[in-house]
Amino acid sequence: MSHAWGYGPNNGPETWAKGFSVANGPRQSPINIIPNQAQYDRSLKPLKLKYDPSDSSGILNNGHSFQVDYVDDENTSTLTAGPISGIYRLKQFHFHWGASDDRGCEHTVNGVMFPCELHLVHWNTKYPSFGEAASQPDGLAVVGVILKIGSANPRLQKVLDALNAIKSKGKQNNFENFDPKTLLPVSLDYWTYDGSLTTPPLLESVTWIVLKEPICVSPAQMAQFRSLLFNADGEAPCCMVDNYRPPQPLKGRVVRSSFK
Ligand SMILES: CCc1cc2c(cc1OS(N)(=O)=O)CC[C@@H]1[C@@H]2CC[C@]2(C)[C@@H](O)CC[C@@H]12
Ligand SMILES: [Zn+2]
Repeated sequence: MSHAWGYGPNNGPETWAKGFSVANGPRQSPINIIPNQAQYDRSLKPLKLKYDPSDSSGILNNGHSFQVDYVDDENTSTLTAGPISGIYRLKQFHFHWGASDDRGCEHTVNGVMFPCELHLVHWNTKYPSFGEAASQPDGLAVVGVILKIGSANPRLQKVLDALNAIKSKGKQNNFENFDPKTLLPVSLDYWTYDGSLTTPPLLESVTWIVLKEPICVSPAQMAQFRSLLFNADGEAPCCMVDNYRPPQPLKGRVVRSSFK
């Protein structure tokens, strides 16, 4: 029985190719974004994000990160326009972060690492379900938002204060009436490229939309992320930190920008 995948020395990103050969595929994520090498594409539309806060349902420690889940039975919380065609429904959002403020994001910019990255996950409604969409090349669209160290971000606080009740793997709680739009920066300018899940099974089904403008997070707020545990109750405690995959080879892909 192979180790379950994780972020430790024996089951981390450098080992994932053993169980998931797509780890060395042609459109893996994340990547290092080099703004000067991105190609401005005037045909890219502004992102259209329409979220209904009443769709938020719960918050869960899934053993790799924590996620806030959204009811996705109807087109009430959607992503349209931008680099995609059709209607993509919001499924969940989650984060990746480091053990210290000098690392933890997944997409880097000019090789610079940031402490945290937010992923807002949407699936293409041309497919019957999220799980089905996740196996299709145009199945998912993830909006990535980089978090940089600065003053405390009040918009994060409701999420962070909910973490106390889901410290260990498998714990979940209600999390209602949260508008993820409040987590976005002022500008929705973005870079976009074809990529993959950044965790196993690393499926190459994601249109990545990484916002150019970061949002702020304070060192004290970063400590709240780091209060979570990878393990379930009763198992040896292991702090949930460094749950990020490092940048992967571009393999000829072009990163496009929605802005000059
Ligand atoms: C894009 C967000 C996302 C979706 C999924 C994972 C991880 C994800 O985060 S990330 N960082 O955006 O890539 C790992 C588990 C995956 C899931 C997509 C759907 C599945 C593939 C299920 O069918 C079975 C395992 C699931
Ligand atoms: Zn993610």
